[in-house]
Amino acid sequence: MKSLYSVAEIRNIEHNMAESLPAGTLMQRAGEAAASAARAILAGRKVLVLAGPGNNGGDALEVAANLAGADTDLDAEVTVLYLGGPAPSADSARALARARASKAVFVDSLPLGRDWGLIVDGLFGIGLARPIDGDMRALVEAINALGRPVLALDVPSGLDADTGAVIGPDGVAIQATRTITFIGDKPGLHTFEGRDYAGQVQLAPLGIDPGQRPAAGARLNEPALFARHLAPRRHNSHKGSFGDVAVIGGAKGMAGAPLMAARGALFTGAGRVFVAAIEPAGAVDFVQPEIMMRDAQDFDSGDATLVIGPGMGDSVTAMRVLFKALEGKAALVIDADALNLIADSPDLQGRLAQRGATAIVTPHPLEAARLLGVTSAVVQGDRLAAARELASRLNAVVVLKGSGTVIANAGGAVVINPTGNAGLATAGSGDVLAGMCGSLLAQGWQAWEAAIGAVWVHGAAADRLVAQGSGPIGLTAGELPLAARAVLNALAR
Ligand SMILES: NC(=O)C1=CN([C@@H]2O[C@H](COP(=O)(O)OP(=O)(O)OC[C@H]3O[C@@H](n4cnc5c(N)ncnc54)[C@H](O)[C@@H]3O)[C@@H](O)[C@H]2O)[C@@H](O)CC1
Ligand SMILES: [K+]
Repeated sequence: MKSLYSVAEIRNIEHNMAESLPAGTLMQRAGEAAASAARAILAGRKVLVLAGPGNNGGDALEVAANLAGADTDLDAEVTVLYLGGPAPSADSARALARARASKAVFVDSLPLGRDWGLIVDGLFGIGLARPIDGDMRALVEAINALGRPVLALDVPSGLDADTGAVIGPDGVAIQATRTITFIGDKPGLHTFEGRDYAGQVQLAPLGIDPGQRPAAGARLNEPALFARHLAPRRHNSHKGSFGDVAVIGGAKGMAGAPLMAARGALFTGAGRVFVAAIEPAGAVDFVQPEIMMRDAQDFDSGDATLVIGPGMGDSVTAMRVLFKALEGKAALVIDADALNLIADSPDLQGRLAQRGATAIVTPHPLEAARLLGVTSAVVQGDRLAAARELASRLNAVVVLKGSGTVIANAGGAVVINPTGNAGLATAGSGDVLAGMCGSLLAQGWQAWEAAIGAVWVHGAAADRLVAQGSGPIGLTAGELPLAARAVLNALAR
């Protein structure tokens, strides 16, 4: 299980471990682990180590001592820019003495030149309490402008390890190539701006085995979390074995959105797929004639799983079919315009919350903001908290889309999705995702697993397309269903 620990949880673990280990042990282990990570990505002889005033700086000094120690076999020139205060912690003071005794050269301003084979970022870790400003800000900007490989210790300096936001207002953060994070992995490295600032994330548990760590409040999505639904299909199957999905949406001029959702459902294995259009645009979809076209006004969806909202608009008919869907017992995916209608209606919010946790809602940050009555900046500022709050208010599984999609349920479980890429930032990709959620629900998956499974597969489909050269630039949502089919079948095998 890939646990993600909040700063408070990490502090708690540190506190408990400190009592059973000799002083300085964890910092030494952090320094050793980071030094070997540094060796692995070194792109030249010169190493610049940035060491800040706290224990993150202490880790950096340990790295310098390891890379430039008398007994090292590494032929590197290590320069340390130490920005410590007058009273370092005992651990940091010990690390400082070790680094000063090594071959590392100490400087007090950023040396000229840009030929660093590696820059080690130990300015700030999880103790950063306010935006980086003044000379430190100028230093961070200068480092980022160099464009050299950067190994961040624990967290890229300036990034909030809980939220993935750059600590602001008006803050800056180090742009890392790789982040080696200590004790436990952290949510902020995997969502919002964290993906871009952290680069590749590597965990160094520092000898603390999982049994010594309490359960974390969040985790990274992985197929093991939904694997129990991935059984191979029985030979004696028929289309009724895999459920019906009905996509309700498609106001005037928006006929494509429900079709994208329908294709997402079809290619991930739903038995039969309908589009019930608010404004019927045609009797058949000639690209995908398997999809059955209906008129939402008089459509009887029977037991079908409903995906409601893509391109649905806000007409009286839209409102009426949404009301009916919320009244019904069918499993439900609520997306796009249906979310905006619900945001405007406390009555519909109440009905959704009362129908039991069989609904999946799939807002992007602005839709989530409308539902919560805040701005999208507030949602993005703490995506985990926003998803948790929404799941609890709506009594539903919430899929908060964006870089590092966050999935939360009313019981407080939170998962961050690691698959996917910038190619998904294109019209229609959300419709495909909603259809995929509906498809897995229709095939009997529980709402939670349908949501995390669909999000994982959807992202992996985009990754597959990029690996084949079909993105991220110009990746179209229409390509996702076929790629998702390949990913899902590979998982099922
Ligand atoms: N405590 C432990 O047992 C361990 C801690 N470790 C390291 O220690 C880090 C946490 O250390 P700290 O709690 O000392 O915190 P940090 O080193 O992250 O930073 C705190 C220091 O920065 C100063 N500061 C905060 N915001 C500032 C700002 N905007 N401008 C200028 N100065 C600012 C504080 O006054 C304090 O001196 C972790 O991220 C990790 O790298 C590791 O060595 C593993 C073990
Ligand atoms: K750092």
